[in-house]
Amino acid sequence: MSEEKVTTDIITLTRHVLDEQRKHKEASGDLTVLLNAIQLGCKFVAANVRRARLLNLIGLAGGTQNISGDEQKKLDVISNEIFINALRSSGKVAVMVSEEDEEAIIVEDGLKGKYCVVFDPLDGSSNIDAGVNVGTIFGIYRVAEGSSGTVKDVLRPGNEMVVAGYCMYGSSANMVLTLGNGVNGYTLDNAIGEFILSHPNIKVPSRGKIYSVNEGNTKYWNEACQEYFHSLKFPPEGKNPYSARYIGSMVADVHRTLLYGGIFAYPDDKKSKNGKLRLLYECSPMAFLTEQAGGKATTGHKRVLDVVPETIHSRCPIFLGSKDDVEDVERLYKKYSK
Ligand SMILES: O=P(O)(O)OC[C@H]1O[C@](O)(COP(=O)(O)O)[C@@H](O)[C@@H]1O
Ligand SMILES: [Mg+2]
Ligand SMILES: [Mg+2]
Repeated sequence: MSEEKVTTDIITLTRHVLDEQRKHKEASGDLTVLLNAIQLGCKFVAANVRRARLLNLIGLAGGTQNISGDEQKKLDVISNEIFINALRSSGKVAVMVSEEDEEAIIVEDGLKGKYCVVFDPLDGSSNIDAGVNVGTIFGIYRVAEGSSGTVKDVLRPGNEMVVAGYCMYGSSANMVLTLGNGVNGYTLDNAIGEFILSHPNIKVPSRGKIYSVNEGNTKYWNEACQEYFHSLKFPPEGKNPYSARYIGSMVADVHRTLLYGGIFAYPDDKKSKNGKLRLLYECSPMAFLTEQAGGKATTGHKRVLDVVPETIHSRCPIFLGSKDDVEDVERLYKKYSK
């Protein structure tokens, strides 16, 4: 019988980040500590999501809404508290912006660090009762030179983010991360409680075969969207139509798009002129990841990473994924804006 070789050397997320840190002599190690706090938050939320039914964490928090008007779920509130506590106690954060808090949270002196973290603690939470994949999305900015850490430090475009990532809580917990030099994916090994490098150097294919959009909004779409999605379903003779996949959890829809290619969209429409998704903690981090994986992210008119947030909860239209697919959308927006 052949003996299976036991693995004795694994690349964990922490080891990977430390390797990166060593490449930059000036690095203080603060980002490594901050990313450890984020990892802890993700492991903690993953455990709660997995046991949600058994711990009676399913359902609404009790009539509360967040600033965007979404009914808060118990797990939205718990996940938010988990991240705020983990981030604050890291001592590396000056400002936090969460989907679940109306105002930016300014960390008190003594615990204040030089980073700002914007996050959606539980994305796709309306799916939670049905056991569908949910996730956490986050982006990190450095506090501007000379600033003591105010809300202004996060009212910046995604092209100034230094780190972006998400953790998807599904059949396993998957962390996908960029430090600005490519994208890597890590899978949580529950046996040892560590994220292990499982998807090195993720690259989104230049063209895909899948589109992902809420087609229930078709009647509100502008002409560019109408023509674009129609063209995917009714391609010219000899070409195959695209397949439709829409989970309704941005993290899960984007994860599939990064791995398989194609396009994910939440466009502007006659009902919502900026779409639904929030710029700071949904669109910008996902656009950063997509570009780092070789894909593109546009509002239709401009690069998502160049959009400056007016407020911390501003919304932004988005089309992201395979470069060639996104460029088809850009061409149609140009055609109809003439
Ligand atoms: O139900 P809709 O309108 O298609 O919206 C789905 C979108 O809303 C979101 O659920 C919003 O996220 P939250 O659950 O964090 O509010 C995205 O994850 C998803 O892409
Ligand atoms: Mg969300
Ligand atoms: Mg959310």
